[in-house]
Amino acid sequence: MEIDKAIGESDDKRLRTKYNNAIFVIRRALSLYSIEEVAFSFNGGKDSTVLLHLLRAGYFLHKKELSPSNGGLSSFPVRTIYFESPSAFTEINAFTYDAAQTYGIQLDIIRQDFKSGLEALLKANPIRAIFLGVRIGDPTAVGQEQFSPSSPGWPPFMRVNPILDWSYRDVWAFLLTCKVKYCSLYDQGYTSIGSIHDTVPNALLSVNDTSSKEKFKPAYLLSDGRLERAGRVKKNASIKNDVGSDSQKHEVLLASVIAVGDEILSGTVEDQLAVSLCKKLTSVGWSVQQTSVLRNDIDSVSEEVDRQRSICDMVFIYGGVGPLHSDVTLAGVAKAFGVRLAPDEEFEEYLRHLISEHCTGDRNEMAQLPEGITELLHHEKLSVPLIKCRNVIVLAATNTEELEKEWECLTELTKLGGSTSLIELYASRRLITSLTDVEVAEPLSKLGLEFPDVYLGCYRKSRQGPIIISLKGKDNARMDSAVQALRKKFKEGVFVDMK
Ligand SMILES: Cc1cc2nc3c(=O)[nH]c(=O)nc-3n(C[C@H](O)[C@H](O)[C@H](O)COP(=O)(O)O)c2cc1C
Ligand SMILES: Nc1ncnc2c1ncn2[C@@H]1O[C@H](COP(=O)(O)OP(=O)(O)OP(=O)(O)O)[C@@H](O)[C@H]1O
Ligand SMILES: [Mg+2]
Repeated sequence: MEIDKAIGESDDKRLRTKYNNAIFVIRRALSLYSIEEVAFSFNGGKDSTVLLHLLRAGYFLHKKELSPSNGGLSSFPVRTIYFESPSAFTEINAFTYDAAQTYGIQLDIIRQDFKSGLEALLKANPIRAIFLGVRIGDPTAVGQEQFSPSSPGWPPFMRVNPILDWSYRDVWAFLLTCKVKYCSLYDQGYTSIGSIHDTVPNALLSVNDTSSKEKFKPAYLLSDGRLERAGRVKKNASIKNDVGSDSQKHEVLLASVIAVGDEILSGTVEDQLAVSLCKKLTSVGWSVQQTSVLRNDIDSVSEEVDRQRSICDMVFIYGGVGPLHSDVTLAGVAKAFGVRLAPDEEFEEYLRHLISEHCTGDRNEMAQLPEGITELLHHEKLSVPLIKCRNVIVLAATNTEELEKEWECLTELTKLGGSTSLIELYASRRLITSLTDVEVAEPLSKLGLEFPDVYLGCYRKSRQGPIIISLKGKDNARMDSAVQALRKKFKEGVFVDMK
């Protein structure tokens, strides 16, 4: 069988492993269900094209085991369904029909929405399992396993996802190694295809050309598979910055700092990062609501992260990040968001560069990140990007020097703006006065009413020492007005600006 032969002869070990695992899943499904009870959901996209050939190979191997004398594959025996839509690209339609003809596929064309179409299909046929080309990273993959029952509210069937753990690069390695045809749009810069209304060529493949018509490189040249959906214009607009939206609620952004480590709780190691992080956050106008130290325990982490992420604009967590059994921070963050850890090819690539000689082949457990909610924040000064899961930043720093560097990068990324803008640089002022607290109490509370958009803090360093008033706000002009208003309430010169 040509597919099995091509992969067997390839020296791409990773691809061979992915192939063998997918074939295993297909053969399990073919053992569990009769051929009349399975269907293949095919739409001419690259992922379903991979699955088509895997199913051809899987069925061939399954049959061969049952009756070794059996010859080649003349027609494709799995019922194949295609939900044809008027908003599909003509190239996708043409490729789907072509492939059906080439491989002897009897296509069931369904012109209803997915749910109603499947209801009708299952009523008329004894189908119990449907093969899909869903992959981790697809928005619909969240929470799915290789065998996942259909969701509540959907007709009952098993979704079988043999290529769930395949990366973008695995898909192209397979299609190119097997030299099979794929839809022509992928050679024109399309990297993931939805409808004509929401899909354009991926701008990352654009070629600078002097002629008026923009040109694109083929999809297999996209180096960062994580960006395969960058050409999905409407549906996959970049995740909204949680800080941006939440900042409407508070005048000052709220942060929480979480350290994870049994060694801190036992007193073996002194945590210096919290102090340093609090200082840094305060210096850019954030208000740290809480610092906490947790055990290396998934539930402790998930409960605390869940609590803090809903109260604060941003949660900073460190410790417990790495390959050890006690490194459960990412698993805890995933649990807090109700998602699982999933392999992340891009992150794996970074780790490979970092620890290449210690990396053990096909799977790197360290490269698992919370599925569907993780954004990697790149900076040239960092060997591994920062991990952002919605409003939780996972810092890899283990000492203040590393923290310094990560912080610098984080704030630089901020200045770049755009979707990675994390920390709004807030204005802050500090005034020192030898007035007594009784003298300043009432005017200060009045000032608070006059300037609800400016945070007013008040403290002293020692019982007898002077009072320090700290003001924080978004708008420099408003801060100046607040300071002026405060000064007007007293004799000249009683407030001195602090550095
Ligand atoms: C065969 C098949 C089975 C599906 N089963 C489910 C399901 O069990 N639960 C669900 O929420 N969506 C299910 N869907 C819908 C997909 O998850 C998803 O909404 C659809 O593929 C998204 O396509 P879109 O990007 O064009 O909106 C199914 C789709 C197909 C084709
Ligand atoms: N219109 C459809 N008809 C049949 N199956 C579909 C349809 N749309 C999606 N599917 C199923 O869902 C899977 C996932 O779709 P998805 O769009 O993520 O991948 P793809 O279309 O194969 O490739 P690409 O990501 O390049 O668009 C498909 O592989 C296919 O099994
Ligand atoms: Mg598609």
